[in-house]
Amino acid sequence: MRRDPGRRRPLRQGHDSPGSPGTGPGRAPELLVLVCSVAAAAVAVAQPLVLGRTLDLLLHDGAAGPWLLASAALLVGEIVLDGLTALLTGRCTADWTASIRSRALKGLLHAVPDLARPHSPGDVATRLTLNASDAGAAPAARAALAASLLTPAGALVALAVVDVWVAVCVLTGLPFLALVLRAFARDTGASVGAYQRVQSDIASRLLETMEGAETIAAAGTAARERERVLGPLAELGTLGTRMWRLHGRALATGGVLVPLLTVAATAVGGLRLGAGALSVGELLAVCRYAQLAAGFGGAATLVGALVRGRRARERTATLERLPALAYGTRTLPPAGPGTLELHDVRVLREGTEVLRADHVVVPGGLTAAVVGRSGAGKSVLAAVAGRLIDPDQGEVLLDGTPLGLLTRSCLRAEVGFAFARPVLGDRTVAEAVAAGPRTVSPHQVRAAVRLADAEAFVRRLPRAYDTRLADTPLSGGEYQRLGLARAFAHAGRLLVMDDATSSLDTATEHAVEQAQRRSPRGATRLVVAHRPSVAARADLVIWLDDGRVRAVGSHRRLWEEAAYRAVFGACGNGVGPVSAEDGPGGTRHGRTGLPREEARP
Ligand SMILES: Nc1ncnc2c1ncn2[C@@H]1O[C@H](COP(=O)(O)OP(=O)(O)OP(=O)(O)O)[C@@H](O)[C@H]1O
Repeated sequence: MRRDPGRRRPLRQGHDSPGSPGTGPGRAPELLVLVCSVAAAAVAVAQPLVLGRTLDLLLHDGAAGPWLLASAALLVGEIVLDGLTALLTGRCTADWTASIRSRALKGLLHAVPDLARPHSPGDVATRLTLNASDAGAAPAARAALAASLLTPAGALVALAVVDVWVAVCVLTGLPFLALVLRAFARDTGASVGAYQRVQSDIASRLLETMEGAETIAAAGTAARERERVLGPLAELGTLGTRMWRLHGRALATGGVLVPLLTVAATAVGGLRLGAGALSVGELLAVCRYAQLAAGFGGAATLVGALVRGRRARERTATLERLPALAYGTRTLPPAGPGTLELHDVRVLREGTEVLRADHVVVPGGLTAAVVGRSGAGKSVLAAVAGRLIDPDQGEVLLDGTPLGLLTRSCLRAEVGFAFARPVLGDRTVAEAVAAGPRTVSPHQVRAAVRLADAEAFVRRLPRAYDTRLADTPLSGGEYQRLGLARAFAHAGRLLVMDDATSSLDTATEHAVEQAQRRSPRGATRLVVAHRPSVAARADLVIWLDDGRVRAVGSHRRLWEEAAYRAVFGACGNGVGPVSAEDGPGGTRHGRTGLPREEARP
């Protein structure tokens, strides 16, 4: 049965996902910073003029009272505006940081898991913490930089009003300062990008080390590991030194140019005073304006913050843009049996075909074991069957509907997953089992925990179902059983279990399976299995070999093939499937009259 490949849902960019938190806090916080900074700049520009006039009036016994008041008001205004600017800058930075972080996290969580995998946990942590806060600081820095450029411009205009010759003198020096700033922005950009990359590299190595702490301790490789984690530190140091050197060089150049300009302006002003063209107060104003016009240090720091923020934003945006799955608008008819079909399915990774399934059908309500050697493509098949990833070609149908046409909520409610290493979060046991696409009552939580054979150990926990998982050390098998309980609690018509019982002993695994079979909420099950006993109890087996579905059939029949037996390390002549476990699998096939078999030896 060929399907129209055009109906396959395309991937879409993560930042277009419905319900995304928008484009951030908008321009308002940045505008407020800009308005406040501009007002502070205006006050700074007005101050020398008013102070100069006040001084002149005081020197000549004029009525200086209102000017003194104006000077005091400007001083207070400057202090208030500076405080307000700092407050608004903090607010703007916090809002943007939170928004950037949340969008990056959303992009990451909605991404096709396979495509997000190249980002290691350390890399993601760096992007969501350091990079997000650097990126969040950029809008306020941009506003402050715009305002900080207004101050020299205003000062220059005021200078021209007071004395055009001093203005010309200052104007000749400004292009040099602009050139220094430009070179600083350009050179520092490359170093900042590399610095952030190395920071992320160190974080990745550190987290890998923490995850592998037991292996490292057992292998006695702590010293080597320490060297590996800190390896990029030398490069980080070099890049850091380079950035500080660039900053220092820019400030030093500005530090020479600014006093030179001020001295030159003062000298010209002095000459104009001698010529009677300027008063003493105007000379004071001219000197102050020359300093403001050459205001450089603040601008260099803001340029640095802006460059750092831009680079950091590129890094967080990478997470936002991770491709996500697009969902359809269809739902499944109620009470379908859960028949799963794979038609002409191909999955490619890095140009290599890692899964090829031409025609596989798992009839509703039955259990299919997926077996094959390590790397044969079992997890890829499980992911495709539950639409964690889309096949590059072909189609997967549940009760006749292509998975790609289903709404997200329908898909996640009808297809459940249980993994070898479930992630249950820092919740209580009850909350962890209840978390999922359906609303689950406490009664259903307990029923699911019983199904997963987890009730006995949950009852022994300090606060039973109310025990926080972070507060209690659980064994791998116990943790796995809680993952299973969660999957059972939310069971829809298809349950995909990818190595989900690998940490359980055989008896517990069997008990879980039996309990589930007795459960009134029957579902089709796709079970990635390594043990022959699981394959033997399954209704049918999907045998994968080197990324290809080699055969679909009963364990009993497949066991006749030496290559199949070799999957389980059994080299005998195929006298019987797996003696102790033989019964259930074999007889069940007889009862169901199963299903379409497809043997491709
Ligand atoms: N995202 C990916 N990028 C590149 N290769 C991948 C990716 N995902 C899977 N593969 C490759 O596909 C093949 C099948 O992987 P899969 O995880 O399905 O194997 P498996 O049968 O589940 O193995 P195991 O029993 O060891 O878990 C492997 O060779 C794996 O390297």
